[in-house]
Amino acid sequence: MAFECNWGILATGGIAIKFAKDLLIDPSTRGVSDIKHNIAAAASSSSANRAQSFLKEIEHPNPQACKTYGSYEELVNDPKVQIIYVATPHSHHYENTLLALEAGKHVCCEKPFTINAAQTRHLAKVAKSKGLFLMEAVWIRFFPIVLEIQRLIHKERVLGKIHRVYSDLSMYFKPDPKHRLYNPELGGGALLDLGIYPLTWQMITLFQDPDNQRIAPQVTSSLMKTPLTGVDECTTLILNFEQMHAQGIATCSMSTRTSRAHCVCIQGEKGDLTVEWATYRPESYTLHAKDANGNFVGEPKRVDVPITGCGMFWEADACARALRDGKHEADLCPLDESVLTMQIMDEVRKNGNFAYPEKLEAVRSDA
Ligand SMILES: NC(=O)C1=CN([C@@H]2O[C@H](COP(=O)(O)OP(=O)(O)OC[C@H]3O[C@@H](n4cnc5c(N)ncnc54)[C@H](OP(=O)(O)O)[C@@H]3O)[C@@H](O)[C@H]2O)C=CC1
Ligand SMILES: O=C1OC[C@@H](O)[C@H](O)[C@H]1O
Repeated sequence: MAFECNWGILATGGIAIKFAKDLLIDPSTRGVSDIKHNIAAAASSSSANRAQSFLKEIEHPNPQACKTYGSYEELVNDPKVQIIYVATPHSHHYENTLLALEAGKHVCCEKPFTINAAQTRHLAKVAKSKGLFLMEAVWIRFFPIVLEIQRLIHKERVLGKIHRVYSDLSMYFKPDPKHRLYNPELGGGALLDLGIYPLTWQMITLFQDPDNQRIAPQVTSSLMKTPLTGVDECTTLILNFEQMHAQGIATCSMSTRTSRAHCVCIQGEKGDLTVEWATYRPESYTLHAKDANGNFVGEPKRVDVPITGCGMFWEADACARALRDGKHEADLCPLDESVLTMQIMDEVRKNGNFAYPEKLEAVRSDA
């Protein structure tokens, strides 16, 4: 019998709608039969009416059976809800996740997990002490195409030794001090919102390369702030993985766009593997072999892996399976990698002299 996972959706904005719609897609359409998803409740901090409209927007098939709340506190105390999906702005992830964990709920929280690594460490500690599942919703880690690329480079070694990985997520956001990307009070800035994707590509290619032995990279970085609100607008990281003698370049910007030709390029001794746009939702990659002199040989081979739906259901499936199996972390998105990712972003912000308002950076006194 399929395991049914009862979700509570915390917040009703853009990504909550996409995630909830994906939960409602019949898992058999992606070849999954061991688990099912149910949206048991949804909450909006604005009003219960907003939560009701959310159910209409996502076309919930059985809205009468789904509770709607006008506060997050009510949601986390709903006995039917097993796991909370946190979909608020970055500034609120830490408090919202703590609220859910303290109410005894498992949590899948949108990226970036928190504002800084100390907050992520605290969440991991609370989840562990309560025996609860906790995961940062880094959805790309669960894409079949990403798992295929990892198998090719780490197991089959089609590129041989990897020398360098370039990754970029840049999107144009019209300057607007109220938009969550420009607003420091909401944890805005390119690095936390966009940069986490190219950084994740570095983690899943170079950090996880067997030759690296899970050793953290040396970080050099440059961060440029927008004069509008002072959050970072354009940020670049150079990551030296000394153990395997490879370099990563991860870059992000909210004032220009990534080239559509490729957003990730993994360069090895036997070839290059490029991933075409989008960095956060890849649907194709291209392999081009090299000879012993480093020259390209033959024709590049493109592989398309189209996605139906948004593609957030794979991370949701992983959460459901973890709950079914009594696991407290997802194998593909472990908490120590979330902590390391946050630590690297902390270092980049420190190098660039960029801090969020004190109340956003704070860690609870009991941490
Ligand atoms: N995985 C992915 O591909 C994506 C992930 N994200 C991540 O999802 C999160 C939310 O982003 P997104 O959905 O685009 O944001 P939105 O602004 O569209 O939605 C955020 C929601 O959070 C709630 N909220 C609570 N407090 C506040 C506040 N003070 N200001 C604004 N909203 C508040 C609101 O819901 P309510 O009123 O119902 O409480 C609001 O609708 C971010 O962490 C972002 O990084 C975003 C886009 C894509
Ligand atoms: O996660 C995200 O994916 C792509 C962007 O649209 C968005 O700003 C970001 O939050």
